[in-house]
Amino acid sequence: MTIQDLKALGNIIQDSITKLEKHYKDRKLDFPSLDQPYTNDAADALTSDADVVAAVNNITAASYQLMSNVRPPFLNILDASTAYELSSCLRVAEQCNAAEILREAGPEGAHISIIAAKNNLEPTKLARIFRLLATHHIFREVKPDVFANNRTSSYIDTGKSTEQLYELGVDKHSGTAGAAAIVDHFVDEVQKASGYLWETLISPEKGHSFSSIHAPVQEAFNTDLQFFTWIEQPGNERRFKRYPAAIRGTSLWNGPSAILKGYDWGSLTSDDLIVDVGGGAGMPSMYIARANPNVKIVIQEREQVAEQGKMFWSETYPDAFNSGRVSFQVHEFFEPQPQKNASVFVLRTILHDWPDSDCEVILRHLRAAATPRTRLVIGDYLISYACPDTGAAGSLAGYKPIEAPPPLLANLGKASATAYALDMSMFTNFNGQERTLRHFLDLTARCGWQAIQVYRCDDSPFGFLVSKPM
Ligand SMILES: C[S@@+](CC[C@H](N)C(=O)[O-])C[C@H]1O[C@@H](n2cnc3c(N)ncnc32)[C@H](O)[C@@H]1O
Repeated sequence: MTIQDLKALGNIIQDSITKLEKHYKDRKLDFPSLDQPYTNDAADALTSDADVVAAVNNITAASYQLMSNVRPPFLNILDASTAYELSSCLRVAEQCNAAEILREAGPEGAHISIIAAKNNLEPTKLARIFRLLATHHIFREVKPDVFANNRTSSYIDTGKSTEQLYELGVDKHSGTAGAAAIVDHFVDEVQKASGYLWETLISPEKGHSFSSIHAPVQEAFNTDLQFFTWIEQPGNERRFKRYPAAIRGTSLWNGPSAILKGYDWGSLTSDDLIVDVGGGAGMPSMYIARANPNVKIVIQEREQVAEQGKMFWSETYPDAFNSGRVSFQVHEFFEPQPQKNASVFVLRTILHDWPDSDCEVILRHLRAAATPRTRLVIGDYLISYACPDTGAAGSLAGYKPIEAPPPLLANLGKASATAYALDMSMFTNFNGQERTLRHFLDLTARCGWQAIQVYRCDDSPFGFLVSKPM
């Protein structure tokens, strides 16, 4: 890397900021400020516009690459080796309901002793935790020991009053979009399990195994149960209660309505049936149901999750649920598929939870229940190599490679990093994985599905693969 390369990265940043400026100026808006709480207003809505996403991705990739190039290697490696401190501190903030306390405190913020008192914690320890977060632009330290929300910290505000939150037995995440819940899921059981990655890799029994009970989570929690069974066990009540909300939170990672671009849902009529297999509490289905008020949807889930889902729908979209247009069906996807007349089977963030051999069972059951008209929509991250790769998808309709101007990494580096973190989380929890498009094409073809279209969401690594029966 020479000064010329540093300048090239700087130019990418400068050009992208100029594009953002024009985009926002044309609409008489300013880019959302990091210092202000998140508001979901017109300026924020514009951040999911494809041109804005592309500019933001370039800025993110170039600034991280620039930073990695100019800093001494020891500081780069030390930051990486202590990254868990950020997760642990974020866990404290989420558990303390800090985003809600600071919303009520307003822009002037609150002294750390107020957050400490509400949670019965030691204030000087807490101040250091919040200072680390503020140093990473999560919360602001507006005066010594006085903290306020910023755009990032307020994103995990559930919108509930602190009075509600400190009521006994209250479910913090009920009725929410799940941002705080997914943070809590990652910084709790996933982070703990991730600490056992190496021990699992070198285990004579587990290291070379692709069984779903040979993941770091079993090593960390000393259990032989698969994650979805383990989380339902006594002792995990809090985790299990929070899990459906955490899964709702996955709809936020590339714009909540991304699912709407994953298939031509508008082509479906009231005669059509969508079967959302392993649909969780049904957040993606809710976006489809709202955008297509005639289509019928069956959400299939494990019994306890289906019960949680029914509660979520009756609170959030009672019209669709009470009329029976949207319903839940208890179904294990490792059993034969009972719906024989589906127009579309949806598998969103399902296959990444499972090793290939288990995915094959799921896909074969769906293939056996498919009619010639049935389409399969798989929604998952589509992993790219960190170097150029010309053979990714052949001539598959809709395929567009990531555009990364040199000298950026071919996968846009930091701008795509969530996908690789999720890949590791799937490894950690399930011995599952995020897959490349080529991997998906091979996997689906082995199970009798022919891929016909891929949609990659607005330059995000998340995508939807549509297949028909072979
Ligand atoms: C990552 S979540 C995805 C939920 C939903 N598709 C979405 O995108 O929001 C995986 C879901 O698979 C469900 N699941 C796990 N094992 C299952 C099984 N054997 N049969 C049916 N559903 C299962 C879990 O309960 C969980 O809700």
